[in-house]
Amino acid sequence: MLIFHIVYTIALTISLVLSILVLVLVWLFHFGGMSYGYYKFHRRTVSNNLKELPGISIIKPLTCIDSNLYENLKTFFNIKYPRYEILFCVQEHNNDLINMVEGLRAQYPHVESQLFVGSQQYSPGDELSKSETTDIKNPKIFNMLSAYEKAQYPLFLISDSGLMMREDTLYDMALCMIDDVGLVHQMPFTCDRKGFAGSVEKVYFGTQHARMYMTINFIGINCVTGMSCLIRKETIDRVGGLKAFGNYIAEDYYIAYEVAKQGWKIRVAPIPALQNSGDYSLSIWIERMIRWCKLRMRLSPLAYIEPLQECFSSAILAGIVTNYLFEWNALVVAACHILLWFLFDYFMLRITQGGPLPFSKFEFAIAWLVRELSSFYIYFKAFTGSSTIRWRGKEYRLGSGTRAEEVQSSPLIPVPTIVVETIPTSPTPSSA
Ligand SMILES: CCCCCCCC/C=C\CCCCCCCC(=O)N[C@@H](CO)[C@H](O)/C=C/CCCCCCCCCCCCC
Ligand SMILES: O=c1ccn([C@@H]2O[C@H](COP(=O)(O)OP(=O)(O)O[C@H]3OC[C@@H](O)[C@H](O)[C@H]3O)[C@@H](O)[C@H]2O)c(=O)[nH]1
Repeated sequence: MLIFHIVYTIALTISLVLSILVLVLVWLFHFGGMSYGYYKFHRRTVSNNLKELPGISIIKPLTCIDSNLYENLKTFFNIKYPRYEILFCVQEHNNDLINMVEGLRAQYPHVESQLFVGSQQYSPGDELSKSETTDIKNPKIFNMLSAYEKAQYPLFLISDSGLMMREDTLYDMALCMIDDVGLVHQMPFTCDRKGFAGSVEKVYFGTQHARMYMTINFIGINCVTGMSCLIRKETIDRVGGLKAFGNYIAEDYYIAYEVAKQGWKIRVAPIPALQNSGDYSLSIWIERMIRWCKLRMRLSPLAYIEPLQECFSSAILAGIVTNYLFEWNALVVAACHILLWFLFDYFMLRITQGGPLPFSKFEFAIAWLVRELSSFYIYFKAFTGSSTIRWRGKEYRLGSGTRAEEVQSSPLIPVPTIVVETIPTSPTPSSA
């Protein structure tokens, strides 16, 4: 009986201490994320040496057309930056996509650009199947290989297809690339898009995601999403190019890891990445979040306790702990916790947006509630689901560290790369 009492007391004490630690941490995440976001986002870096900025090769991996792609790609031709090239990578032969890119390139002949059509499904008997690139498992890396090899500038930007770019963003990112910095990344966020799904996505990327992304980056832990990353080319050349990261689906994590390992600093850009894909809905967002969560589970065991840093789970914890310690009413404490959290999230979103929100406070409240509740479904599906993920129509089995194997389909086989090049007909306009 005495033993039982001792064990019970020890277990209770440990649970209490851990619960208090979690509660302290979640509120520190709020303060950390909000302060760092406030300090970082939408702040102009002033510099007069625009002409001295290094040239940048922008790599755009593309797979298919969505209803906003044309407008999104167009924004890359209107960037104000003295020297840059755009390297379009079309994964599989897709005439409509190739024509779209070609049309844009013809419209902006003064912007340096190239088009690569570099990968195709495996065809048995193809002589090229013995190529050294057949062991590349990450399709995004595979898609970018030829462009990377042709990139002519000392910095390159990996920029996902769903992004639109403001005229001054590249300039702002380049200004962050000071002497000891090796990688500048944009925190994923969204454009103002119509409909409730657009609001939920904005609320997610601007609240819970922004809070954790900014806090983790503030404390210097590797947390880089590869959606929009400006990288010193020499750091990747040193390990043999992008193909060095081809075995992992979370190539972004490993690229940042490598840059940091070489002693370079990593910086968050002042403007968050503006995702503006035309294909968006609640189910697409949930599927993507489950995929990301599966990646994080294979990158860090801490991903398994992520549910604890959600509003409702920590509210329950706060209610139980304060009721046990001070006999406070658990429901009242939990309600206050939720209300305060909701207000903090609203301010975090305003900071990330850098201005007024495109929806009413009422819509924010509903989108926030949907996001909070769906997070448990996302964790549940990721934790209990299979080790496979679906990405752009293909299935991959994830091993440890997100090492990938494509399921039930052939490995990516290169076809002779088609390169279409434009030599600028007039000097690139300077934005000075
Ligand atoms: C009180 C509870 C403590 C909870 C600890 C929570 C750990 C949280 C882990 C991750 C949440 C951050 C999410 C940031 C967004 C990442 C988006 C993403 O999944 N991107 C992937 C696809 O592009 C990408 O491959 C992954 C990139 C980064 C993964 C980072 C994993 C390591 C995280 C370690 C966190 C330590 C936090 C310690 C806090 C004290
Ligand atoms: O088969 C593919 C899949 C994707 N891609 C490209 O990779 C980029 C990102 O793809 P999506 O938008 O589908 O996916 P996500 O936004 O979820 O990607 C994110 O998660 C996985 C990481 O590896 C990526 O770096 C990150 O951006 C796009 O530009 C897409 O065109 C390919 O080139 N081939």
